[in-house]
Amino acid sequence: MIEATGLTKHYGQTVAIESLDLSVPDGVVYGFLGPNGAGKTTTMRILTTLTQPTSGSATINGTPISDRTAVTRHIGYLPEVPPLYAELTAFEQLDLAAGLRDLSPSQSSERITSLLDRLDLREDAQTKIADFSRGMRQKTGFIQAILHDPAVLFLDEPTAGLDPRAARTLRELIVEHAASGTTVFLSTHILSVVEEIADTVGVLYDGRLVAEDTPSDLTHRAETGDHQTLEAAFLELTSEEPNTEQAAND
Ligand SMILES: Nc1ncnc2c1ncn2[C@@H]1O[C@H](COP(=O)(O)OP(=O)(O)OP(=O)(O)O)[C@@H](O)[C@H]1O
Repeated sequence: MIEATGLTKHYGQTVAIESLDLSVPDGVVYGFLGPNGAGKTTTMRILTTLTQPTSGSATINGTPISDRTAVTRHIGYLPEVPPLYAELTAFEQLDLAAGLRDLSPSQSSERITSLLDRLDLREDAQTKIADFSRGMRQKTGFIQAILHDPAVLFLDEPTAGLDPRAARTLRELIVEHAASGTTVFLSTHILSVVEEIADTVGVLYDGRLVAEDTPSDLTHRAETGDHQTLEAAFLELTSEEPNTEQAAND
């Protein structure tokens, strides 16, 4: 569903990502980890057609990312800052998004109401986004990303700012969508979320993919410390010390 070959992005002298290969099948939740500045957002911006790669290529559901209009039909994207109009109410915002996605008015109204309900926002449907808290904006941005049941869902820190109940509902919605065939590309620093819902984890370090495995197999790679944890594995894979896998890629 997501195929990338040799994706590279330079910003002047800065190498944001380097020769990135990805292959993510249907219905998989792919946890995309990496330290600050590793290149996660850059990768997602390329795959969602918002930024062009310096070199390399990728397809989403078989469509090349150079075909922006066609790719946009297949995807939903929740970036770090949800793209919302402050002057609209939550319902107006979501209705607008549904219209852009060609949902019929009856379909969209039902779906919006049910998702607002699920995320405990129904009573705030007529409140302006300007008056929303950070978490309420995040929920609205998430609903906007999944409204049209995209084939591929890109999520950048989706649980940021959410209370524990909302974060749980959001994880449940991600798992439900994956179970019905949506491929989820999930970037987060919250390792417990990845442990709970990701089928595969990719670890990006300095713009390169240094590991890709199931969360449990990755956890078992941790060599130091009293306990093998995903955190220990992550810290080892993203330390300044060379590791064998990275050295092999160099
Ligand atoms: N528009 C830009 N112009 C110049 N450099 C950029 C730009 N966007 C990203 N970069 C650089 O590319 C590198 C990767 O940044 P990116 O935002 O992709 O990292 P990230 O893994 O998403 O980080 P974080 O976890 O902090 O969100 C960084 O060195 C960053 O400074």
